[in-house]
Parts: sequence; structure tokens; C-alpha cells
Amino acid sequence: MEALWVVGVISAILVPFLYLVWKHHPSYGANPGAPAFPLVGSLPLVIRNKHRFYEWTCELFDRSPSLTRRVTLGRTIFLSTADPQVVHHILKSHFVDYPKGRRFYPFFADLLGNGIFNCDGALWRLQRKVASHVFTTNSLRDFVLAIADAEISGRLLPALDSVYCSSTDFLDLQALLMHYTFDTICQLTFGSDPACLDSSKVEETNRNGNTARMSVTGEDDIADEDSHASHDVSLPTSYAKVPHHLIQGFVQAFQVAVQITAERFLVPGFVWRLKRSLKIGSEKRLSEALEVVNRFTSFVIEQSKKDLANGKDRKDLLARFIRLSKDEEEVPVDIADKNEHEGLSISDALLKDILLSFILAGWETVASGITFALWLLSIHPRVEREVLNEIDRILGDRKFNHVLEGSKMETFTYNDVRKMHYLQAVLSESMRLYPPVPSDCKYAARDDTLPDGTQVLEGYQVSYNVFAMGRAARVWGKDCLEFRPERWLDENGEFVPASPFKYPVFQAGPRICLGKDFAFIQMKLVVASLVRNFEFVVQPGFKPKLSYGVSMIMVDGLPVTIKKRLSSFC
Ligand code: HEM
Repeated sequence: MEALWVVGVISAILVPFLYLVWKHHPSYGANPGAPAFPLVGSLPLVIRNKHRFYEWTCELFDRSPSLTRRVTLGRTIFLSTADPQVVHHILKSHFVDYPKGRRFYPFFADLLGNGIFNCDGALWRLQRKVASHVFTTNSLRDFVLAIADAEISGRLLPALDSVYCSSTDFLDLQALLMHYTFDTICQLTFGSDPACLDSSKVEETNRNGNTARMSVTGEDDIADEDSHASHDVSLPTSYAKVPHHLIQGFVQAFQVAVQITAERFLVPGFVWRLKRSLKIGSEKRLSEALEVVNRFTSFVIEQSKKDLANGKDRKDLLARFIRLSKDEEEVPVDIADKNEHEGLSISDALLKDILLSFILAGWETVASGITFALWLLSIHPRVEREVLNEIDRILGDRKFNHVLEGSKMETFTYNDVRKMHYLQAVLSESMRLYPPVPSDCKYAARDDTLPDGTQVLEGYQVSYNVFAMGRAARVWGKDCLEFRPERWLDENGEFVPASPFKYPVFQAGPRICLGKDFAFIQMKLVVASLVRNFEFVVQPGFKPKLSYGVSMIMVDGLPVTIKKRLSSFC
């Protein structure tokens, strides 16, 4: 009896106390549609749904009366939005109040340092100013076109042609495209060719019946320096001379470093920080990979400076950044208002960070854009037919030589690409449903109120969910889940872009993607060339499993068989 009395008293004190603790915990009172538990918030649900994370967030938005939801993970509060007005607020009208912030920085700091992706304020403005100048030159556009042309005609088409000739096994098209984009982005950024896409390797993979990613960086590659020379494509400029073993080591190390960096987001911060300070597990591998990456970047920066001093005509981004740099001093943080390029200084350390940021920017993103578009075309024959009709109309009477001639197959010109309105719509529609960068997160630098009335406190993480926005009926209408490129065309069949705040696939506002136009040129060139020449048949019943990382790719690749498009060969 006495014991019962004691339990009663303790409960009477403890229950209200626990209630008060919970009431003052961030997880209390989360918006409807974002179930939260005391203390841990939505963490258990995130873990339960991690295999279908993006689909799950769409369901939560569907159930929620508001397109902005509060989510708590432990003590961290996220505001997640799919509302174009809120996106406009954080990315444009209140841009300075929503930087990337100090929480984001450490995740990428080891890999990207202070590169354009990983900084705010003066350092970002400096890089943005220089890069915007570089990216608006016609000579860079011509360089991008020349690289893409050489890689598509000299490697990508012959590689697929060799697969077609040799077998009917499934091939991982995504892996092939990842090699293609890695080759092109390395040539664009530092003027050297890693030759990841090599038709002999495709044939080899195919013969082994292996549908997984092709090995591009195995020991054989490093040892076999001569094989590289035999698969050289006709390169469009004077290139940096980098020993083959060095560049192949870099390819492997960079890809490992990106993967481990992305995995940091999947575990509580203290876990990877502890592993890093103890130098164990994945963090040990990361630091080893970064050593290789840094050795390589030091080499190419030094080499590029020598080339430029010797009057070589280098057109890559690194050479352009070096030319704009006046001295070797570290960039002062208060450089923001220095005039144009007067007195601009970019240290080697910053050049390295810039270099790696651009490789990261243009590698998986472009491959993802192309892969999802090709998959959607293969399962929507009507849309694919429209793409082929558009290509036929553009080519007109022009003879299009798609037959392999030596090592070169003909591709399209810039003028052709500009006329491809339907293909532009296909790619935009495909990235609406499968955005290569599915979400992005900012940090509230001060208290604020969003346009929909949501209160923001300093320190909140405010993210916009690009994936959910593309699939929200309240944003795109009832047919939002349909793949319908026509929604992007006017009555004359001309492409009409959507507001970047409704479609922030390339972000929007002052930090909008600098490579957007180049990305579209590349994606159109590749998709048009591939679809015109080949028919890709996807494994029956295939549905891609979406990755959760820096960019969204298909976890198990895109297994296809390849047929030559006979009707196009007359
Ligand atoms: C389909 C392809 C691409 C997509 C979907 C894409 C998307 C994006 C997104 C979402 C951002 C904002 C990232 C952030 O701040 O967290 C971004 C930034 C950026 N992108 Fe792209 N990108 C693509 C291709 C490229 C290419 C090919 C390049 C360069 C060759 C490039 C260069 C950049 C740069 C330099 C930034 C940083 C801009 C800044 O912070 O001021 N991107 N991109």
C-alpha cells in the first residue's frame, strides 16, 4: 500500500516534468504530416524510410495542408519546403539571410575546401564573379562543344557500336555515361583526358556478361600506359600532359572521396568526426584518397602554369582561372568589393578547390540527367518517336553519316542543338521527375517569417525539396506524375522555360547553376546522337532504385540491351 503511494507521488511529479521537457523540445508541435516522437523527432521514420526517402517525403507533402513542413531530427530543426514562393524567398529576395552556413561547411571541407560550392560571402562572390566571366565567353562554349563532339563521335558511339556488334547481353548504360561525363568534365576543367570511356573495356565487360559498373580504374589501367594512347580521340585543343598513371590514380581517388563525403550525411555528425580523428574506417580511406587527389591537383596546377608561361594555348577552366589570377597570395576574406579582376589573387590552394568543385558539379549531374531521360524515352515510345521526328526535321536533306568511319561517327552541330525544342522539353520534364540534385539546404542566419507565415529561428536548416516539388499537384497540376514533355511547349512547339523558383533543378537566384547552358548542350548532343543511332531496350520490369547522395543516380545502374536503329541507316 505504501509502495503504491510512493509510485503515485513519483508519477505525479515525473509525468508533468517529462511533458514539460517534451513540450520544450523542438520535436513538439511539428506540422501535421511530419510525425515526430519525443526527443528523437522524426529520426525513426527517416531510418525506416531511408530506402525510399524521396518518395516518402512526397507522401508527407501530399498529406500536409502546407507546402512547408517542420521536421526535427534529434535537436536539429529542418524546415522543408516545396512552395515556389518560399523558394523565391530563400534563394532570391532574402538571399543573404539564407547562406549555406557553418553546419554544411565541414561535410565538404576536406574534399572541396573553400571551393565555390562550399563557401559563402566574399569568397563565394569572388569565385562567382570570375567563373561567371569565364562561363559567358563564346570561346568556352566552343571548347565544350569540341570536347563533347570528340568524345561522342570518337568514344561513346563507337563503344556502343562495339557492344551492339558483339553481344545481346545487358549493359549498364549509366556506368558508360558516368565515364563519358568524367572524361568530358576533366577535359573541360584541367585540359587532360582520363580516357575512362574506352570501347575495348565496354566489349570486355559485355563479353563477361557483367551488367554492373565497368571497371575503369583497376590496376591494369594504371600499369598499361600504352593502351591509353591507342584509344586517344582527336582532342580539340592543346592539352596538359599528365602521366597516365597519375590521372588514373586521381580518377579512382576522386570517386572514392566523393562517395565517402556523401556518406557523411547519412550518419550522425559525431560518428564521422570521431572516425576522422581516430583515422579509422571510411575516414581513413577518405584521407588516403585525398592525398592522391591533392598530389594530382598540385601537379596539374604547376604544369598548367608552366604551359601558360611557355605561351601554350590552353582553353580549359584551370588555365582561364590562372590567367585571371594576378599573384599567388591567399585571397583575403574581405576581397568582395575589389574591382572586376583588378588585383585578383587566387592561391594554389583555392585553385585546387575550384578545380575539384567544377569536376563535382559537372560529372554525376549530367550523367544522371542523360540516364533518366534515356530510360524514360525507352518506356515512352510515343515521346521517343517525337524526338526522332524532330531530329529528322532538323537534319532535313543533310546527309547524316552515322556509319562508323574509322574511329569517328558524326554528331550534331550547335545550330542543330539550338533547334531541338522538343528534346529540351524532354530533358526538362525528365529532370522535373528525377532531378539530378534532389534537394538543397540553407541555414537561417537570423529569425524570419516565410511568405506562408512559417516562423524561422536563427540556426534552423531550411531546405527545398526539388524532388517533391516536381511531383506536387499543387505546383504542377493533377497530371504531375505523368511524363509529358508537351507541358513545356507553346502552341508553336517552342520551348517555354518554367520559373526557376517553381523548377529549382539548377537552383535559382544569385547562386543559380553556372553550367546550366553547357549541361543542356551536352545532354542534348548525347541523347540526340544515341537515340538517333540506337534503340535501348530496358530490362523488363525495371524500376530504378534512387540513390541518396550528392546527386541522384540509379543505385543499380540502367541495364539495357542495344539495337541499331535500322530505319535511320538509310
Ligand atoms: C544536369 C546537370 C546539372 C545540374 C542539375 C546542376 C545543378 C546545380 C545545382 C542544384 C546547383 C546548386 C548547388 C548548391 O549550391 O548546393 C549548382 C551549382 C553549380 N553548378 Fe551546376 N548542375 C549541373 C551541371 C553543371 C555543370 C556541367 C557545371 C560546370 C561545368 C556546373 C557548375 C556549377 C557551379 C560552378 C555551381 C555553383 C554556383 C554557385 O554556388 O554560385 N553545373 N548546379
